[in-house]
Amino acid sequence: MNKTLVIASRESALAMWQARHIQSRLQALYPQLEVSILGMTTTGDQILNSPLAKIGGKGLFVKELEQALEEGRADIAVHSMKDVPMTLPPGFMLAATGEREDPRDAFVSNQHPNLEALPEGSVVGTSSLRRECQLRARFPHLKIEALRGNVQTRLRKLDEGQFAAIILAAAGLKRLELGHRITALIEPEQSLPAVGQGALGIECREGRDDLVTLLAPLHHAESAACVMAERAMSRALQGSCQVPLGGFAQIVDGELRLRGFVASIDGQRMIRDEMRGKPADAERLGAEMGQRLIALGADKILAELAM
Ligand SMILES: NCc1[nH]cc(CCC(=O)O)c1CC(=O)O
Repeated sequence: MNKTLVIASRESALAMWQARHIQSRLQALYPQLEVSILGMTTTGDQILNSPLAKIGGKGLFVKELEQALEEGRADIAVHSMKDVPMTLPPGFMLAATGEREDPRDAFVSNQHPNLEALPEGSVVGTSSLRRECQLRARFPHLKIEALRGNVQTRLRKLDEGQFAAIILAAAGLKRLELGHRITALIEPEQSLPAVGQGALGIECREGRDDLVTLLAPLHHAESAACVMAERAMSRALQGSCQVPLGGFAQIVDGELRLRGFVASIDGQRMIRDEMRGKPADAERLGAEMGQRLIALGADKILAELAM
């Protein structure tokens, strides 16, 4: 076994929390192993003034980390699965998927108890097309405005009064010990989470079966099956940040329940479906779900978005 292991991580507080979390779990499991963290800034962290959907999406947060793996400067990269593109570049693989944190979106406001209480014209901050279209569908009287930056930056913009409320992932807030800032949790029926939201993924170079073995105690099979189903669905839809799409799987009584939707940005048209199957069939189930959404008209919405 290697005597040292290097974790590549983005330098945002959330990414560093996640890397340290994996570091301390590995150190507890393998006291002989020296685990260090290589912090790095990604293109996605640098471009803060334009919406993610415009600048090219998820890959921007992982590319530099993959380069470090490629060049042997690091052994593993820890990611929020939400930020990992649906198809990894050739030569890379997921070594493990951690147990999922709360997958729900969180409503954060200093004045209002929940979305329902927001008066007409209130400005809600989010840069996620998925959150935006679901909000527009339920609350056409609200104004949605762009909100980017890391979790702390977003909270600061709320506190400065630029927004009546903002929507964030509950998982990020909880990990950063900012759970007390959550004003209300939004149930999946109201805001279906993003594919992979709340789950950590550990990436490595293909063929590093030694790392898969090393990381096996951190792998959570149920979370992995759920995230795999969601990702297969999104892949079938060629999902990215540019597409208003949600996917969320859970294991209920031993059965995998997958829900998904694709919507127009104004939230006027929303195509949704739900499937159940065996967790062992997660990937096939997800792919089938994607095809079903396409058959229900998602392809039309996707074609319009591409124009
Ligand atoms: N898009 C950035 C991002 N990537 C992962 C999380 C939250 C943590 C997670 O989902 O695991 C966030 C912040 C957010 O959406 O509020």
